[in-house]
Amino acid sequence: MPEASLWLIVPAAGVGQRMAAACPKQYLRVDSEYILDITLRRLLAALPAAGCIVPLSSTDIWWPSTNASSDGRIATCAGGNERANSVLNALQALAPTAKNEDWVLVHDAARPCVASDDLKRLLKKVGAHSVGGLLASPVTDTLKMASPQAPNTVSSTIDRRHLWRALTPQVFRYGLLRDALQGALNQGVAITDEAAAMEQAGHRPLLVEGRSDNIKITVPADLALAGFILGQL
Ligand SMILES: Nc1ccn([C@@H]2O[C@H](COP(=O)(O)OP(=O)(O)OP(=O)(O)O)[C@@H](O)[C@H]2O)c(=O)n1
Ligand SMILES: C[C@](O)(CO)[C@H](O)COP(=O)(O)O
Repeated sequence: MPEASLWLIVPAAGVGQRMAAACPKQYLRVDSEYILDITLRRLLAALPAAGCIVPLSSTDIWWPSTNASSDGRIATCAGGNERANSVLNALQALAPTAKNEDWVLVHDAARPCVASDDLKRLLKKVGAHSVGGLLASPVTDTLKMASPQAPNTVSSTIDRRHLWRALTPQVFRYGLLRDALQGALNQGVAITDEAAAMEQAGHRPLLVEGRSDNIKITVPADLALAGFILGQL
């Protein structure tokens, strides 16, 4: 792995429960290519000098059959029970080489449609920011809140004027991110993205508007949509 001041962490240790496929969703194919290979290929095409580490599940039997597994720039490490654990494992695996001031870019394996222009704009904007930030997309739908007692009944409409959908990549300094994630996990705080850990540590990450078609492949309908989007990029 290269000595990098920019590290890519691509968490790929999930099981894809909501996809309910025969294999973890990162190993489903779009146009005959593993989703994980598409994501890594697109990231490294845009950021060829970055170091890259991919957290994998202990039950992963597909990695050796990927193209990425023969790319010398890419290392792997053990994933964890939750996404946050997988990312923290990757940060700890980078410890011997990474410096506290290095940038770490975390991007879901399940988001193959990320645009190179978004990657470059994100890095340019966070490079001038004290904390770092994330790609995000302003909410465009009206949002309804349901009550726990009546999950399919509207209890209120949420003011969406200041709401964003968090995407990935999310980019933070190595030392700050490692300490924030470790702290949040030690406190038992439920963390679903890196920015939440940084917020829990008192930081205010930068929101950088990204393309709304940078979708996370999550449920079956997302697969055909991802294929269409990739065909347009
Ligand atoms: N313990 C985990 C859980 C998730 N991920 C990764 O984090 C990304 C976003 O997570 P998500 O979309 O939730 O993937 P899954 O957890 O696999 O999906 P599900 O919740 O439907 O099981 C995915 O690339 C997934 O592989 C991970 O590395 N380690
Ligand atoms: C990191 C993320 O993709 C930002 O929206 C999202 O939080 C992942 O959540 P998931 O439940 O692990 O898919």
